[in-house]
Amino acid sequence: MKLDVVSKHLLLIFSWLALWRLAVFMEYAPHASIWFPPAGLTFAAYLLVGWRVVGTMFIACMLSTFWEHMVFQDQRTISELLTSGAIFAVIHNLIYGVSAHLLRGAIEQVDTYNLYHLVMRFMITASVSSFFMALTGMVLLYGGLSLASFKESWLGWWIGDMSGILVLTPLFISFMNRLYPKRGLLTALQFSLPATHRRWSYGAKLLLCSSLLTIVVIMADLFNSPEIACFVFFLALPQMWIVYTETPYRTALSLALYSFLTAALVAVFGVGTQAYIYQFAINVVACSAYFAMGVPALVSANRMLHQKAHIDHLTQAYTRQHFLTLAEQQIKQARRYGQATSLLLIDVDKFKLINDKYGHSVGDRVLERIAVEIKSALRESDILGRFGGDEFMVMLPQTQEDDAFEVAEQIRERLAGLSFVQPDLSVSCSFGVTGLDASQSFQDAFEEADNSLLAAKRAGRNVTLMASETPLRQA
Ligand SMILES: Nc1nc2c(ncn2[C@@H]2O[C@H](COP(=O)(O)OP(=O)(O)OP(=O)(O)O)[C@@H](O)[C@H]2O)c(=O)[nH]1
Repeated sequence: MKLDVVSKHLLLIFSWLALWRLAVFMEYAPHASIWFPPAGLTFAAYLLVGWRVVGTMFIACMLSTFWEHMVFQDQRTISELLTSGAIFAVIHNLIYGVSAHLLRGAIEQVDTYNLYHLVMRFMITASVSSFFMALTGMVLLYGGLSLASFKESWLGWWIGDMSGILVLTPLFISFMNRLYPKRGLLTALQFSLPATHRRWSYGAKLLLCSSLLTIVVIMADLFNSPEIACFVFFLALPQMWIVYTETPYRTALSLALYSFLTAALVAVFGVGTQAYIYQFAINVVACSAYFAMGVPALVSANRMLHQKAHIDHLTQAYTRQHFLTLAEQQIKQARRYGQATSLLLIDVDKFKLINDKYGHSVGDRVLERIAVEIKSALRESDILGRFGGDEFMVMLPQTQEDDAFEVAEQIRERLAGLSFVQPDLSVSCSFGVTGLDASQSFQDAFEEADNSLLAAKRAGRNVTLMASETPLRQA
């Protein structure tokens, strides 16, 4: 979204005040709300934009003090309001600005593997900074409070700010990232799981979570039972389901909705006596969800690595290492059931000349095409691997050497007949074929096939030779 600088700052002030009003609106008692969403916006703004927002956030804090005066109609004079507004603005911006600044570097460098590290730092920073905010706020703004009222209020302030930061910062960052695009930010979180995991729609999952939460709050209120209220901690389970099956953005959104609904229900039902349970639950569920986010991130990274380790990216044949693993398995199985197995080695003839004449990218396309052609001549159970460079290997289960020779010949003829975009480009390949007997290791068979392949090259190329008909190389 393209907005000029002034509009961006005005939007920030407006959003901050709207969130502040929302928090007041959802208070279950005067000055007591389950959470404080503006803290999350301040944190997100400092994380994403840095100290450039200090003036903007300062104005928002000052305005909220005056608005608070109008809402609660307290007895403060203009100068008292200016003083307390300024104190609030200074500590709010100083504490959250410095904390976000300390976390900024970690956010910029986040990737799948250090996500848990970022989550840990985020949780510690959010809890420590909100603790200092509550403490300094209580002392500097409400210094005249009795010890009893102090004790009563500081914990609610602390946990309320903490949940505002923990639950909402990621969501606000993803919203604000559109206004303040930061390259590389949160790219590690742009993974997704296969659609097979998503049997329920996102909306249905949200509906389930909200219904369960509503039932718990109503029941706890009906029976005036903090024990029933404790069931909200179990909502971590459906929330995990969302984490494991939806994108990080959707997780952040569902956490925000869950917290919003909790605060709204507590306000509507006036269950202030159980407020701490709900406050703690919001934080615990959010922290568990963030930690759990690491799991699908790692699963998705693992899948990518697995793919890289097993599949050659150019030809889509198996990599040499994975081919060897599959070949060993095949040999064991053939031994157990007394089955024949054969091995083909295929090497492109004079491939260097193709590279030299047409360039490496044409060479790459040729290798891709050769792999496709070989694959299409094979059965489902045959195993194609790229040995390296312009050399391929094929394991043919339940195939005698003579039959393997026929397969090799079919492939050889097919490859020799290929035509390419470049009219004068043609390829041919040489083949070494061997049948494995029961006592043979893969290495022995490979040596034999390689010997036949070399002999095929010496015989003029575009030739298939069987190991049983190839004289052994002199050492
Ligand atoms: N384009 C491309 N070239 C590759 C790749 N891997 C290896 N090569 C090239 O493939 C060529 C293989 O050449 P050699 O096997 O030594 O010999 P050749 O020219 O094929 O000749 P003969 O095997 O004796 O018929 C080398 O020039 C490598 O640089 C690749 O992934 N892409």
